[in-house]
Amino acid sequence: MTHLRINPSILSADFVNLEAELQRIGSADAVHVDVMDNHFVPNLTLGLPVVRRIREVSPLPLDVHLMIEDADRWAPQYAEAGAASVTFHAEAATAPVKLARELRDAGAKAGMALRPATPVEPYLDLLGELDMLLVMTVEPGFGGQSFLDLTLPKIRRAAKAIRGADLPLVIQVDGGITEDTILRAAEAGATVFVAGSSVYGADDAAAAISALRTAASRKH
Ligand SMILES: O=C(CO)[C@H](O)[C@H](O)COP(=O)(O)O
Ligand SMILES: [Fe+2]
Repeated sequence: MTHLRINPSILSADFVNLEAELQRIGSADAVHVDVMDNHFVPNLTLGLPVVRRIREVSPLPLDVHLMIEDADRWAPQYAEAGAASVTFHAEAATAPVKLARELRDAGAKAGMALRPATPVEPYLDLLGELDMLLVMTVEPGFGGQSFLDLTLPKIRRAAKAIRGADLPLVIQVDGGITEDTILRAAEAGATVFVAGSSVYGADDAAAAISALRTAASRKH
């Protein structure tokens, strides 16, 4: 049975009480940290100093999602800061293979993300360099958006290519993941699920995480 992972996104957490907000999601698999630079996406969140501090206090490993330009320059520093995985956007990296190798050399899992409109086909040859492919299921930049069903065929095509080449990388989905949408993403081939508003918007985050696990595993 495939191990399904739930990574809550602190984008929907209370940024003034991050330490307490991290304690609320202790039953999750990792904490998803959205880094935005107001250039690659029209929003600004946090950067290296805050990620370093989150790493010090978080009971969970850090799954860092970089929505920043010039990923080649910045991403390795997040790996050196102790992130368990660092995901850069394909649209923001000029040398993705070199970058993935640098991330792995620095001790992190290497992830590459695709915007909803970015096809996976140009990147099939480099999937072997990655530990994770992130298929964005909303336009990156903001939490609380609706899941885009138009991304499902891309998830299926990526999953088929991964199976066909017998590669170990996993598919992560991010954006609009709720109890209603998670099964569609799981059936298409995703095994790692980022959920911001559906976890942090709930009164009981642990119950929300558990409900997502149950909904995703109906398929298995
Ligand atoms: O990368 C992101 C946005 O760019 C966030 O991780 C994502 O939107 C999570 O929020 P929600 O689950 O509320 O959609
Ligand atoms: Fe994200």
